[in-house]
Amino acid sequence: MDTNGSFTSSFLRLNVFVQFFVAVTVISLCTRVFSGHLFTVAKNGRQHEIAPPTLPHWTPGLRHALRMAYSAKRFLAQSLNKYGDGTPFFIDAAGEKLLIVLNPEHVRKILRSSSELDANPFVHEKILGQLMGSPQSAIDYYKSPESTVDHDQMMQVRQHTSGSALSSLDDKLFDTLKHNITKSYVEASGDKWTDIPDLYAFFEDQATRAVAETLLGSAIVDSYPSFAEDLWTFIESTDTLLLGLPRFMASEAYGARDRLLSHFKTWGRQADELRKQDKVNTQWDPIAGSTLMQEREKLYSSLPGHGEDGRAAQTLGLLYAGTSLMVPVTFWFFYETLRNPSLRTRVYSELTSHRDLTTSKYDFAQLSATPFLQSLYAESARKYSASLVARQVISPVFALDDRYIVKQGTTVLIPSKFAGQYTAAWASVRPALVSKPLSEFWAERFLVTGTAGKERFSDAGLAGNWTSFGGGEHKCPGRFFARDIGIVALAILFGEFEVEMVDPEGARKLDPVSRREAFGTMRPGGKVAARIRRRHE
Ligand code: HEM
Repeated sequence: MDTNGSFTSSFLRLNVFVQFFVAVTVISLCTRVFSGHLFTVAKNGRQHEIAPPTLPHWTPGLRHALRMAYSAKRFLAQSLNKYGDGTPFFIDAAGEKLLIVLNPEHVRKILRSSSELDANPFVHEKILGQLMGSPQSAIDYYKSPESTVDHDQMMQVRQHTSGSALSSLDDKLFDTLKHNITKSYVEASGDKWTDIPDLYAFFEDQATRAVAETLLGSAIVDSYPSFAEDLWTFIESTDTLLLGLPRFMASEAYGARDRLLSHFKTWGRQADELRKQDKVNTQWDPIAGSTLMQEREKLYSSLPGHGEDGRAAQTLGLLYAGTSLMVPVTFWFFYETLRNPSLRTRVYSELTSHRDLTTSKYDFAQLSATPFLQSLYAESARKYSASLVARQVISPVFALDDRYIVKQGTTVLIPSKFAGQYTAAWASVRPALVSKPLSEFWAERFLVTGTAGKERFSDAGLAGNWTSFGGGEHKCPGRFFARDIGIVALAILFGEFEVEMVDPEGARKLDPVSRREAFGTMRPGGKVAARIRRRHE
């Protein structure tokens, strides 16, 4: 037996591994030290008109790509927890650089400078193309100089979700939600309680269906039982789809999207047929849906490069916009009230004082103008909407301030949840805003004392701090409908039904850890058990 020979070859093999390990360690350490040095120089140096610093990294070439691929939400939250002192910084996924901005002075300037920074390039390529699966011909049209559709569709959403159109949507949503909950949870049990094993799942399903039915009509929701489930599989796969992974690596996400798009195409065809026959109820139609969706279909069907694929991707886009943040924010708006007896009493009293005893109808226009409910809603959005507001620099160069400039083509992201917890900046707007820490839920945060000692809602001075609905020309056009969806949900779950938690104290342990993820759905970390019954009073 040649023991010497095998020992030598094992040693050499080991040695190669050791050499490789040492080389990788040295290269990583040097990369970290060098990139850390560049970061410090750009952050603390005295130069002007320079690019913001790029976060230090360990891996040459790939830079932050591996950590982003593993969990972009967590990586961004860790970066903000460590470096989020207001200095803008780049993260760099193998050359694809994203600028993260938290300082309210910068945020305000970015949101107001629509001729220098635009949301549309990101929306066209990433959101419509990559996420919604829009055909290239439609995207080419959006990008063409003759297209005004980005602006037109914003105006259309705004027009159909405000004023009298909003009141019709509110009433339809109220009837739909009440009918659906009665049918699924209350009808069979008479006056007795019905168990809800998972309150968030109950709410997600009911709110998604009711909003979809209000917007798109009842026929599509009735004929597609896994609709809400598919929509949420798709929403929760946002980062996977935005990374552009091939189908075999994200088959569940692509499968859910394919089914949704296919149903929206059938829906479009059926509604077209009704329109041809002049049989559509233009106020709200079980097949063609709300006036908003009817008008939207007309707008998109007349555009070049569209066809039914482009229209279906737009329908998916609107439904995504109307549910992905609305469901978690509305859930917490309701849930924070449910678990706090004094809030519950106050909400119930607001609801009953705006309810007509003869018709049993709520006045949602008056309820949504109530300072207390406005503040309660704004606080829910501040704490529980975790989105990234995106812009792309379209001018040759954009100055964030007299120190940092960014080049054309740079993608800028504003993390709304972290901006909503940046204490120093909130305190400088109005010290009373941080009388209770921003990490806590405080329903009265947005209330101020107005003339004659009257309570008033105020978000004055907070354009760069409270970015739950974005800002500037692209500010969420559906925000009034979003707020009213919340108030309708309160009217249903407190006014028409009674909901009780089984173990309120135990459920507190399931609250999400606020600064662990920078974006994505904020839901309880486990099942919150509850029960429901019809209210008798
Ligand atoms: C709590 C609920 C909601 C939140 C937190 C929210 C938040 C946002 C944010 C942050 C943006 C990007 C704004 C910007 O870039 O400045 C946005 C855009 C948009 N939202 Fe909402 N939204 C909500 C509900 C809704 C609803 C219910 C609808 C309509 C049914 C809607 C329709 C839209 C549309 C169409 C856009 C794209 C605007 C554009 O073309 O740039 N949203 N929303």
